[in-house]
Amino acid sequence: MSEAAVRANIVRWGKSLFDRGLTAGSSGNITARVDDGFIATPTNSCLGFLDADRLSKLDAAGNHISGDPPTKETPLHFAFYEGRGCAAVVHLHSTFATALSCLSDVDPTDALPPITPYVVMRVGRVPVVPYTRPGAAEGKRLIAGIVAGHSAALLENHGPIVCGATLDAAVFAIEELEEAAKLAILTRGMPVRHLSQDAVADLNATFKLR
Ligand SMILES: O=C(O)[C@@H](O)C(=O)COP(=O)(O)O
Ligand SMILES: [Zn+2]
Repeated sequence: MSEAAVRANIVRWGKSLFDRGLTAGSSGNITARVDDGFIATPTNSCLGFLDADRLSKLDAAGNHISGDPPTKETPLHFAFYEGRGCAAVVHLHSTFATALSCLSDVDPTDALPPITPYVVMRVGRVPVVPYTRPGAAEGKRLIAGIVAGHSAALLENHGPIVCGATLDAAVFAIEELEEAAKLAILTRGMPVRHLSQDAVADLNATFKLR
């Protein structure tokens, strides 16, 4: 995909996510790989009103080379790029996934037990990464510790972050994470039937995640 097409796709998905209430105000950020580096949403920008020409450009090492100053979460995004060789990363403050990230009794190694096949197919196991101040460099080390086995995480008391082989795949995955988090919250305290380990293994074998 050309850089112009990547920029246009970030603007298109940013507007779609914002218009559907999946992140509010100037929260959330998107980055995507291009041939000679990365395109990132600018810090303090609203995902609903991005300007393709003002998106931040970073070189392959993450240095800001043009456009507005990049999201302060660049280190988190780079933990995914470096650890998984993915092509895009999306972070949102979507309501239900963020609510899940605030619950003190979820399993930090598996915050979203397999409630439907699609979340297994699109997202996989979701750990909770301990709280750090947004933009803190320490967050990169914590994400780096989980990326080998995970393409998604909940930032504790903050929100979801997901990577994908394409920007479309990363968006689909973070949307599915939000839907599964909604189901998990809506059914909390109810006698939920989770998918069996055999069913999860079958899904993982049939629909390889990235
Ligand atoms: O929660 C935060 O402050 C950031 O994680 C965020 O969502 C928006 O930060 P910027 O991308 O730097 O605007
Ligand atoms: Zn955030």
